[in-house]
Amino acid sequence: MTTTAIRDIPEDHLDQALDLIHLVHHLAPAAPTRYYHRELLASCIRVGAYEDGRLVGLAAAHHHELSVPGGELPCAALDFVSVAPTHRRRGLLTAMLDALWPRCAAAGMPLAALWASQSAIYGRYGFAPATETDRIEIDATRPLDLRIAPDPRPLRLIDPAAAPALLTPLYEESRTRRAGRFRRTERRWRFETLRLETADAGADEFGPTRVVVLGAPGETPGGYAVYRTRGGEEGGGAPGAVQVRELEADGAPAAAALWSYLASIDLTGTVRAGARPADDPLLQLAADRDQVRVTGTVPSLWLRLTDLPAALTARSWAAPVDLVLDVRDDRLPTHARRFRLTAGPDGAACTPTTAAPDLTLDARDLAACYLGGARLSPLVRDGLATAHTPGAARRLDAALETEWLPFTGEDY
Ligand SMILES: CC(=O)SCCNC(=O)CCNC(=O)[C@H](O)C(C)(C)COP(=O)(O)OP(=O)(O)OC[C@H]1O[C@@H](n2cnc3c(N)ncnc32)[C@H](O)[C@@H]1OP(=O)(O)O
Repeated sequence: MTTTAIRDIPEDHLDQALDLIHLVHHLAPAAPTRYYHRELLASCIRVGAYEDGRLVGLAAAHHHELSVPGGELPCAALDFVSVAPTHRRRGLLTAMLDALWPRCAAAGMPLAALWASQSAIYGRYGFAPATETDRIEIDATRPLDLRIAPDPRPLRLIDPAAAPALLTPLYEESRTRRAGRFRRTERRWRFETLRLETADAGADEFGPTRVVVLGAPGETPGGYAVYRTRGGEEGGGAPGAVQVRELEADGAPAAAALWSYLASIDLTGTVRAGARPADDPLLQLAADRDQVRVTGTVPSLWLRLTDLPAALTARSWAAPVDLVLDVRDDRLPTHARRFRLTAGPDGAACTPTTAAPDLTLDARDLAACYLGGARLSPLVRDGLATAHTPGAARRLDAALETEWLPFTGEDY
């Protein structure tokens, strides 16, 4: 009889783990990408499902720092989740995640996050989308019509290899403004943001990564954009396009300068950005909303509170609130209980209690609201949460609110 055991994956099984990941995710990466995956996996917490000593499933978690309202928190970023096609739907994922949470807690990570391959999977494990991104398209066949004057500082294209050192301060600044963003190492800049090693060029019709910076050499940059371009069809066919991966600015005029630049690149007629914050200032700045259109909104980062009191007391609170929360959590028994949350601009306490609840809610819904990107009141209205005390959800919403919506870009 075959038996399946859930246990840590040792270093000398990394190649076996990579083979499983690439099989399950239909990948056959070139050597640099495989090496990069190996390096990432080596630094992860790794839980494997073994059948007769052979790896048939795995779940891994990176140790990342996620910006949360008022600061940042260690976060287990799930990745590489894979179950062999021969072993699916036997409960291996469930067993591996159950084994992962104590390991994440021991490593001091009160949050877990992931990009979901399929939205149907992760709600049952206490995850919910905590950030959303908009896809934006600009009609660049005419000059971009904005309601403010662009920042007049000069724009310059830089060597992408120089971008991490030059642009990290600006990116870090954006993390203090918006929750939901991960701290980036130089390696992540190179592989994920700039894709220097993984060579996008050739994989599609877009050219190599370009980086444009606002501000003269020696000045602190006022903003930057990471993008690629595709030329138009010959003989007057479809015009070319600009694909924006990331754009950060120190204010609206700087953003206006960068968007105007992108929309004015010759031989292109469209600017597309695949992941923008839902409250991107560009949407306010556009004088003509037919020229700047949101073409889609998708859930971005899925979040789970793996240590609920630690997570709630670590974020900042916009307004005073004192409520007893009756939390439903099918997977973490320590969370399936009542907590008294006393929070406000001066700090927060969250302790177990037996007092009567003001609000009954699912752990996943608390996760959805944690970064300030969603509200609980609609859930009460729609019967997914229960307010035992009138106005409890509205008070919690007011306390959770943030000035900027949370946002997660295209990478971890
Ligand atoms: C963070 C990331 O890495 S995202 C990448 C996730 N990985 C992939 O998509 C790779 C391809 N898929 C797989 O490897 C596997 O099918 C997994 C990991 C998605 C699921 O693993 P399994 O071991 O089959 O899941 P398990 O048997 O534990 O199922 C748990 C529950 O989720 C449900 N479920 C699992 N996968 C799916 C799915 N794709 N769609 C809908 N429901 C799903 C199961 O029906 C089951 O429901 P139940 O609890 O009501 O019975």
